[in-house]
Amino acid sequence: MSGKVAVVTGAARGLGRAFTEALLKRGDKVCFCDVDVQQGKQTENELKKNFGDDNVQFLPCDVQKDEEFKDFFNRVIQKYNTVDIMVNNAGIMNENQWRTTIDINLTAVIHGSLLAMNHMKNKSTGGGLIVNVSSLAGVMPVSFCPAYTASKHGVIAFSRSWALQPELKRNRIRITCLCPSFADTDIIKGTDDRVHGPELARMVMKQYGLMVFPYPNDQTLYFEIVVSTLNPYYVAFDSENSHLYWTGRTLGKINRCNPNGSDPTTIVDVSIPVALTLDTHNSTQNSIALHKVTFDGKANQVVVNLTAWPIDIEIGMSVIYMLIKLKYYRYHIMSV
Ligand SMILES: NC(=O)C1=CN([C@@H]2O[C@H](COP(=O)(O)OP(=O)(O)OC[C@H]3O[C@@H](n4cnc5c(N)ncnc54)[C@H](O)[C@@H]3O)[C@@H](O)[C@H]2O)C=CC1
Ligand SMILES: CC/C=C\C[C@H](O)C(=O)/C=C/C=C/C=C\C=C\[C@@H](O)C/C=C\CCC(=O)O
Repeated sequence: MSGKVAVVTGAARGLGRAFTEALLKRGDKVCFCDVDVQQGKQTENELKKNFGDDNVQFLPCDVQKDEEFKDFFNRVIQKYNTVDIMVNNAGIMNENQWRTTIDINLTAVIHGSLLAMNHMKNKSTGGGLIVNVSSLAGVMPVSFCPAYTASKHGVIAFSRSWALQPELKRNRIRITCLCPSFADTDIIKGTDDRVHGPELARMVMKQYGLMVFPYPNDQTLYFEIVVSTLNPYYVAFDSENSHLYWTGRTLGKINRCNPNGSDPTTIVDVSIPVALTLDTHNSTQNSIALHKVTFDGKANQVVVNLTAWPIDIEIGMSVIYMLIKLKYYRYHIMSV
């Protein structure tokens, strides 16, 4: 699955940089952009040292500017001939500049997705993956940043709506959203005049917890899961079956029941909803049986045993969706 060509927007720092590193570690080539040229060049130098000059490139681009964004995307194709993975990550949070917030967080994500789709459906090898970075603010109201929240809801609505299009399935293009909650990046620094109610923002942040770099088990892990399931021969969309994947701080484990009766093997940690991935991947294979769900009263001791065999991580993750459906996650929120 590695050896793909990826584009990441807003990757001079923060989550975009972490996603870029996750892709480079997989063996992909990454071309990233940012409006902050100085930081972009510095990040490029650091990444080139670790991953090789030919594998990573920075190009300045303000995704808010249509022509610039288009030129950037075309330059990547000129250099690498193709784009297999498009990560629309660039974002800001500023309620005072609500129009700019919508422009960058939603309009540019729509633009980036369309640029990618247009290219992916026409390329000879066909197919690709679009990862749009939304937020937990994309699935729930957040009183201290309404415009930001609207932009992130829009990203999910746009992505899910496209996912329903048979055209995407036909062209083997998959579209997905990542929905983190709070990660320790510049976007949340100085949460003051950019939000309505900094006190509440700080309180909510404390309640939900802050993911800190290098995200060994959080964002990048999920990013890797999303990307590693990119399979040009197995792509389907059905929003009815859309998955909601939650990740973040570890809450418990999903265990695989071994057919020989030996102790279950842990395949993935179940986590509290510090972050969420909404995935439009087909779930027709995910008719697993929930064998047992036990709670011992501690937030980190949920055990979910699966009877299906063999199962892969995708199928395992659908259990988390069930937990959400069953509203167990409320329990988790209340217990932290
Ligand atoms: N850190 C967090 O708690 C969360 C972040 N997110 C989302 O993750 C994405 C990345 O954010 P972070 O890494 O946390 O923030 P960050 O502030 O560390 O990084 C954002 C990057 O985007 C760049 N950028 C901003 N406007 C741009 C534009 N017009 N064109 C090109 N680049 C631009 C910035 O220069 C910066 O390098 C955003 O979409 C954000 O909304 C979602 C949920 C939680
Ligand atoms: C202050 C920084 C804001 C957002 C930046 C970050 O990029 C992001 O996207 C994080 C979003 C996280 C949201 C997480 C949870 C939000 C929960 C709210 O619905 C809770 C709101 C009010 C609490 C009052 C209450 O109902 O208890």
